[in-house]
Amino acid sequence: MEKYLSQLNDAQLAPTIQIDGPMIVIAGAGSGKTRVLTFRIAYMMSKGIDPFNILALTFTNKAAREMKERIASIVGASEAKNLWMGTFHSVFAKILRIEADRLGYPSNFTIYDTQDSDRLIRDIIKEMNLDKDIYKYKQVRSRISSYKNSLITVRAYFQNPELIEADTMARRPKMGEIYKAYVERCFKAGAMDFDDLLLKTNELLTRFPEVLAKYQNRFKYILVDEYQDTNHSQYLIVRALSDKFQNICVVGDDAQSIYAFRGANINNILNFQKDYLDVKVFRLEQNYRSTKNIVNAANSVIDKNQTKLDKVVWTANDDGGKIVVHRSLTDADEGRYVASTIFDNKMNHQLQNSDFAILYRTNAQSRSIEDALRKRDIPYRIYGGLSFYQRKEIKDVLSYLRLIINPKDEEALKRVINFPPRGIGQTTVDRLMVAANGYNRSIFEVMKNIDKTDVKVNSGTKRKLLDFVTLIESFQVMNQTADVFELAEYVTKTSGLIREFNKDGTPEGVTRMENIEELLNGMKDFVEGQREIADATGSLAEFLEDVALSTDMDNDKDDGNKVALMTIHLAKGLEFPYVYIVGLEEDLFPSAMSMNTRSELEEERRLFYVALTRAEKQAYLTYALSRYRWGKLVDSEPSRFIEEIDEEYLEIETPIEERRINPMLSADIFGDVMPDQPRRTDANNVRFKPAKRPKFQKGTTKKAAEKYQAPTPKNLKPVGKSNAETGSANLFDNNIAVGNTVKHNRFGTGEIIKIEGTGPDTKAEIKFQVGVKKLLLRFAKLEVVG
Ligand SMILES: Nc1ncnc2c1ncn2[C@@H]1O[C@H](COP(=O)(O)OP(=O)(O)OP(=O)(O)O)[C@@H](O)[C@H]1O
Ligand SMILES: [Mg+2]
Repeated sequence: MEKYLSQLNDAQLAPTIQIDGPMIVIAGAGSGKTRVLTFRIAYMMSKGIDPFNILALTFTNKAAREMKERIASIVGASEAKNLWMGTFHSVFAKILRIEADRLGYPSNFTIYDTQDSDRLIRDIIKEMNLDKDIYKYKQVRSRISSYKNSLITVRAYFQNPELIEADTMARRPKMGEIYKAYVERCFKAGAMDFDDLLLKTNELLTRFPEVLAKYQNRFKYILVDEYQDTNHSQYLIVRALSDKFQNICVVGDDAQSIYAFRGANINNILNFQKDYLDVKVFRLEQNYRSTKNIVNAANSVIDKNQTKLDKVVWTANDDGGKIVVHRSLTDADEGRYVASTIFDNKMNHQLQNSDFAILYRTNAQSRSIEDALRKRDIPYRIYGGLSFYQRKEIKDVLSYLRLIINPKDEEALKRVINFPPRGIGQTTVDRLMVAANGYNRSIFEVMKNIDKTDVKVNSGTKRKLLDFVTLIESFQVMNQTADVFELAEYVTKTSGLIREFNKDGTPEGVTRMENIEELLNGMKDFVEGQREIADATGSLAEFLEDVALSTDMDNDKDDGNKVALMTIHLAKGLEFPYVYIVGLEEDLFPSAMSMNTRSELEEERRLFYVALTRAEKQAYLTYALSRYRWGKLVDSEPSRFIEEIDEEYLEIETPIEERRINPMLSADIFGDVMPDQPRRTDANNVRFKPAKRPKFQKGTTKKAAEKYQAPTPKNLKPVGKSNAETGSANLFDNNIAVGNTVKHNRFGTGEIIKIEGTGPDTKAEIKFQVGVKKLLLRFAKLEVVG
């Protein structure tokens, strides 16, 4: 252990060996907070503390896994196995399963993801005959979520005139009724949503003192990473559990609190010292992650926030390169700049793809970047967005599996009762739902006892309903002996899902089949992995738990050597040698929706601070003068955050004037391929190095853009549809001809043998090695290669 402790500086060592009592480590980015937590746990174990008594809460499962691996490498794997470590949701889901019956839930309760919640809310709004334009399901869901995270139950809601009035003022007087129906339906379906995992844990700990005592005694030592982003519900859980022994260690950085929109409360960190007696406060000041330029630049920005704890962050690392600021004409241009500099950097500095991350404010921004990376053949991976497990075909399979474990699961049932089609119509399903509500039973129970109910269905339909029940029950029998892989393979065949997806011969159908195959592969892996873990069996229940709580961050099996693309929110806690922060424009970042109050703007600034401090060696900040947003080309101004960085840390690289006088370049701003000119793969690469670098003009870029006469949408209009309008970056109609060789990212290289239609409907028949395909040019991602 001594060997490891010597890898910490003195400031880090102090909190690492301080085991008893409440303590907080407040420190800036990259100063080793996570490292301290990791080493501290190893140290505690080396001092004889039983890992069963240690609970460590992290922000992602991935972080937990990494921490566990690190600890295992210090103290040995068999000991580390017994630690309770994970996200709030995963740890408390486990506890809730053990204690479920106290709350009236089955221990095999389903965990509804946001898609399930949305569907249920939509159904409720429909059943209540409410106007879906006023009762927008996403807004309704986020309202319900915020009640839950503030521990406002349905009963508390109806006792709170202020809440009722607020919803009435927002033209949603029925909000309470929806909330009530939603909660009842989840309960009846034996389902908890994500917020319930915290809400019900709180309920458990307050209603049952013996349960509280049990877990207080169990978790004698509690540690929390990223404490600044805990919400009220999480805060109360930590408080309750640590109340007896008060051995609580939290680490965090108020300057990195970025989840207020999801209920995180920065006051949790600010008030920690008031919540416990004799809190020891530790500060770390030395950053080990980043160069001087990056650390100083980040400090100069976060300084602009009024609400903050005073902190010093410095580094002994090299100065490093200045932060490169790059101005592009359009978003497509920006994408190409990013791709080409990644390409250059890889060549010049012998780097891997995985040394690069591209961070953006909103998921939608990834498209233009992706297009450019594809053209350069740079492998990338997008984190976030629709996760693998939320894809349609995967959810279909999972819904069958969920029904095996919990046949009451209403959302799963509604999804597959008639998929693949088996002649059970929507009217029948509606009747079943009404009956289920009337009898206060689940739909599945109503179906099973259809003969004893007064549901009006003809004998043919009755047969089909009972067949479905038998099908699921036969799966349940198999589940008693089979592992999840064997079971799922059987289910996909027997249910007809494979046949259904196979039937459809389109590329989308092929992709769906591939995804199902991938799911099965993943299950095989899972089963093998589980075999190594004591008392795990590779069962379906274990698998579903894993899936329900996985975030996209966690599925990094095929991570390989790829450039990482993600939103800044997802990047928290991570680090990369080269970081690009793209789309640094007013109204985009800071987001237009977050500029109404100072506190919202300060949260955006913290987000920028998080982004910048992910970089180890080099950061790039890019913005475009115009960008397609909501299908329209809009002019934009550079983000105020660029201006807020002290200029001495920046290298401004914005040669737009030079670009304007170069007709080749301005013709290329849409990133389309022009077969009549040799493709200048280095076009976006051309780094104009004017004798005198154009100075970044503070606050005047709008004017600069006018002076430069930013091309109006009209004279920029391409012959065909533009990238943003078509949803893909590539060919305009006039650029492609019979005989051209083109490249498609899935089918490979092929030859155009026929073109038909015009404008957005233009289709091409292309002979690929896998056969002739007819593709709509608007969507096909083609590149002319010859
Ligand atoms: N004493 C040290 N010696 C060498 N490297 C260190 C030391 N402390 C931390 N590091 C390294 O510095 C980097 C940042 O550490 P860590 O991720 O723990 O910081 P953090 O404070 O948790 O950052 P964030 O606020 O972004 O979560 C890591 O690569 C870590 O291994
Ligand atoms: Mg950290």
